[in-house]
Amino acid sequence: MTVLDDILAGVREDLAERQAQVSLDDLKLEAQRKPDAKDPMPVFRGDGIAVIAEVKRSSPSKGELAEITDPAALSGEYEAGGASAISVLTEQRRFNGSLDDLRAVRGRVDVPVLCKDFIVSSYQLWEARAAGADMALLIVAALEQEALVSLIERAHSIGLCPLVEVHDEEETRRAVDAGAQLIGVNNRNLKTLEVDRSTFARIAPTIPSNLVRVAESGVRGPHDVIEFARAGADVVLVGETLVTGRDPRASVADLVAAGSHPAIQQRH
Ligand SMILES: O=P(O)(O)OC[C@@H](O)[C@@H](O)c1c[nH]c2ccccc12
Repeated sequence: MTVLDDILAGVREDLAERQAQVSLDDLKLEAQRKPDAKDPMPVFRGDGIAVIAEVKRSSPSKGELAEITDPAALSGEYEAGGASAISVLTEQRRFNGSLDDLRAVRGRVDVPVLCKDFIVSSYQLWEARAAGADMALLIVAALEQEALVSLIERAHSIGLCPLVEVHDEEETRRAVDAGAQLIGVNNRNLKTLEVDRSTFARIAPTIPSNLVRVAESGVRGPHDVIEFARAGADVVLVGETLVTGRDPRASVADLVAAGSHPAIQQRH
């Protein structure tokens, strides 16, 4: 059993409990009362490398990274530093997150908010929208092709922008076939948790150039942003470096500054 399988088993158990408590109809009503979702794509396609800053307390590979008693305050710092979107890890067992964290962040920032979880059911997409998310992560390695196609369609119909995560060439083909517009290449293999920063550069050329490419995981600082930009990234997604650093606002600002350097060739 891989780490991913183990995480997914826990996610399914927790999901079944929530489904027993709140009906899909109630969730839909709650989602429909929310203001419309914000579309991150124009900013992602714009000048410079956009930064998605992540609220991440723990990870299966490193255990606790940061206490983060006030996720809203942290997200406010990220936004003030120039983050184009905020990612909130909502998985409970391994990442110590929650949809309450996402609601708190939504209440604080104006930029789009990504629900970062292991989504296996459209119920979770409705939960994300009901909590105020604008984007939702879909991990190709966690989904059969049919489920991937239908979750991408459902996300769009709910108003959520799906970030479709891949890790190798085959998953990338599946993501493109399924109609993904925003593809995240995770430099961390979710089956082994190993980070290999060359993953993005290997996979990026196989993503059609009209799609938006996100480099995920392992960004240590401005130098890595420049490297990923050179390899074709439009967006970087950063967690650990920001939550473990001393000044999240300044750290984001440094990454944003690196990503808007004129030496970086813009693709769009
Ligand atoms: O903390 P890092 O190395 O900066 O990585 C952030 C993000 O890419 C990572 O949290 C992540 C990417 N894809 C995921 C899927 C599930 C959980 C977590 C992730």
